[in-house]
Amino acid sequence: MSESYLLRGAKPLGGEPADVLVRDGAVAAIGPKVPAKGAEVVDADGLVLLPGLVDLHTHLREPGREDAETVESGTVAATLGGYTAVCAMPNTDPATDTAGVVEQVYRLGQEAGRCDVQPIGAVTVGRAGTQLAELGAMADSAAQVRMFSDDGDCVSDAVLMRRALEYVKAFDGVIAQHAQEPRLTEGAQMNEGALSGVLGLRGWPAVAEEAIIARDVLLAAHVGSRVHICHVSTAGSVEILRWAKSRGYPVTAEVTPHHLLLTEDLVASYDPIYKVNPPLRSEDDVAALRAALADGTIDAVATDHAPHPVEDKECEWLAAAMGMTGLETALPVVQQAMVDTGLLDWAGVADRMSVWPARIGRLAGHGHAPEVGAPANLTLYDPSTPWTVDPADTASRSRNTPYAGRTLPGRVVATFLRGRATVLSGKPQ
Ligand SMILES: NC(=O)N[C@@H](CC(=O)O)C(=O)O
Repeated sequence: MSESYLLRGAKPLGGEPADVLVRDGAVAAIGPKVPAKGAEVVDADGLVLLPGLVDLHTHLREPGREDAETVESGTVAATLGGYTAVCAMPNTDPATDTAGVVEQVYRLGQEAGRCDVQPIGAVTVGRAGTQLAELGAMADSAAQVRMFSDDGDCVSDAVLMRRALEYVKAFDGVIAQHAQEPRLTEGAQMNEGALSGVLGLRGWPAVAEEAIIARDVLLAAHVGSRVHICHVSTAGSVEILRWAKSRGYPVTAEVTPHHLLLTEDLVASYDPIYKVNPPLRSEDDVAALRAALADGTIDAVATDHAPHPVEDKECEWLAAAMGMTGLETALPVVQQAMVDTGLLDWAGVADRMSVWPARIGRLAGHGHAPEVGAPANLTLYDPSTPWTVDPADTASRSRNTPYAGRTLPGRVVATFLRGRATVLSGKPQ
């Protein structure tokens, strides 16, 4: 018999509290006093009901770095964060640059069965930036790849970028660009500015991101094909995106939770937990990113969950890997940065963490408002029970969270994937 749940007193977006019946994988009823009729009752009083979250940018590390994360461990972390679908980045070993490897990742996701894993294909062979990967074969594979990226590295060759955009147009694909001009960022360690000078760490200038975004929105418009900008981090990038969107260019963009909350001054500790690509920026950048997410210039929040084992993070700054975990903390960080500041309401959060990412990634079955007949991909979130982050208390194989010891304002209570509970009472099922 399939699972069935009655979410009693859940607060749907913008509406009055109601009961939501989940049965046979779909939302079966919404309204006051819906009878349970054998369904397991979940007390949802005071909880926000969101469409299951969709992450456009997750590093699951499998194949190749199973010491840092596996599809199994990463997807448990995802469900605890309220996600029902994640897009897996291709900087694995080997890279996901063939139909065979994307199908392997896709199948691992299905076997784990926790949330949908949509592999992102590499743009270039081995992510080496010299030769286009077999994009068409990945699109035609069982994984039906629609998003391609060399994330971790930029597709810096303008001709390759143009060809990739031309190629994916045929099957409604999108190139997700890690915007980082490589020559301008050789050996870069942190945001370039007064502080990098004081700390003696080589700077990662804002212009290295902005120059690539400017080039790529122009290329996308020229080719008439979709580009998506990964982890936007500067106020200047926001200005370029705003301009491109005002002209109707086919561009979308994401921002990470950490770039919405944290600033470069944390680097003064020389604690590599704050080492990330792109780097943490200034307060002005954070304010611009928040405003851009609020007004839709930036479409989505994406975690860039980048797990690394202890030996790669608990070492001196220069030797440390770049990246932070983020799946389990994304929603409360967005609450703190965007909702508690009055910049977004919960419907706005649902758009930016579920509806729009699902659209950008072409993820059928995800990003639906909870309504009768829709697939029951749902998240129940408690926005008023603060908790203190303990890095040991994570489903991820890695503990490199930048929020250790911080108090976040709320927590995911339950997650449902096609009507099946993957998290209940805050615990994996
Ligand atoms: N975002 C990060 O800081 N790290 C990413 C890749 C990258 O360097 O972008 C990772 O895979 O670890």
